[in-house]
Amino acid sequence: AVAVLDVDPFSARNLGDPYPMHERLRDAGPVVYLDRYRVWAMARHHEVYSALTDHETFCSSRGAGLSDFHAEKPWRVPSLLLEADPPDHTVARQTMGKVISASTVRGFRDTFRAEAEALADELVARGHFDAVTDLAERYPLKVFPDAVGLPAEGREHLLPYGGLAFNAFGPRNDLLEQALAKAAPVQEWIWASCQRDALAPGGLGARLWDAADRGEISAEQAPMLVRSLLSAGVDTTVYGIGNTVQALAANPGQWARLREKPALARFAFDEALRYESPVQTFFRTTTREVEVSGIRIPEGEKVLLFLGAANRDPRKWGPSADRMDVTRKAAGHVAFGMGIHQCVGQPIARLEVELVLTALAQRIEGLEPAGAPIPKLNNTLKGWSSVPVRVRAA
Ligand code: HEM
Ligand SMILES: CC(C)Cc1ccc(C(=O)O)cc1
Repeated sequence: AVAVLDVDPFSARNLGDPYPMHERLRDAGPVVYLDRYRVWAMARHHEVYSALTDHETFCSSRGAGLSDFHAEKPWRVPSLLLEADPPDHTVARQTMGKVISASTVRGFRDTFRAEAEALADELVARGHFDAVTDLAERYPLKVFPDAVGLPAEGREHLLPYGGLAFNAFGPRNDLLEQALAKAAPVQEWIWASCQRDALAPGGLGARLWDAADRGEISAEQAPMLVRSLLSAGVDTTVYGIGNTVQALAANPGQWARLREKPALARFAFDEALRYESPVQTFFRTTTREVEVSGIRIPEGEKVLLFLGAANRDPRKWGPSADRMDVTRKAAGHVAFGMGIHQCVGQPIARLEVELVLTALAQRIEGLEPAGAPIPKLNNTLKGWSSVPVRVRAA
């Protein structure tokens, strides 16, 4: 019989420190039932991985959040990628994959690196800074909107929009209500910024409109794909950079390893994503009755996937699962998802973090906390609103 738990994964306590809850969920069984939200849940790596790679049984078109699009009106027009299944998803994904191609991303390397080095110079000169407000929230907001080709004015709407989009995957708690209360002007700027006349030629946004000119996608689909970039491309990397620097500062010896071998930067990012996954959870909906590890889930049920718990599952990572180790082979983590919806923005996220970590590692001998970090609460994202650090120049 399935274990029934009364935990609330979206409470302030569990959003701020989910790890005790994760262990309880993993140990209660391969699949559990959360009767507070009447959803099924998977927190072990094996089951999460299997569900992510079985998009026919665990679909996305009924929403990647708690809300079942068959029962409730979505808060916004559903995404052509995240909230779509094949065949609709297939062409949109091919188009986005070609726009965020390895060669396109290579083209960003020099400008992205110049920004990272200028920011690192400024912060190291200060000797102490806040890794979130001075670094994680500044760097992505400088390089990514430029790469998309967004207008200079109004970029302050990007973080609130991302916060809203990620809160919207959860229940209508205070976090979501507060975000929705301020949503109108934010949604207006976002939609206006997705239109062809707002986007600089050659940017990622204009390239999506070019795909419409080539007949690859329709003129209605182009702005929707730009909206996907604006929804997923900012908050995720802000939390990713903040979590990575916080983990490197708080775990003795990790920064030293990176200093010894800056080429570890990309591995350090993967390990940080495993250790403190920016995207902690999202949902799938069953398209049929299915049996998972001996537990029967009926058709039409929401299934909550705990990526953060799977990424710390000792059944997969061994007894050191709760320890940050930049020399670990973190391949196989599910911080970017897995399967047909696996993050299409990975190359950009990886480029941003590699360049920031490399720029810092070249300039900083010692990195340590300069006070307690302050959690930033969001229904889907885990990260910090402040990470004070002290640095010793190399
Ligand atoms: C550290 C940074 C990032 C993390 C942790 C992350 C995480 C994820 C995850 C877990 C998914 C899978 C969602 C699902 O299976 O339902 C995903 C999908 C996606 N991501 Fe990322 N992401 C990051 C950065 C980015 C960036 C920079 C972009 C845009 C340039 C982006 C665009 C997308 C899009 C459009 C999808 C939907 C793909 C699809 O459904 O086919 N992400 N991301
Ligand atoms: C981790 C994912 C839930 C991030 C994400 C958000 C939004 C979109 C979109 O297509 O709007 C895509 C991906």
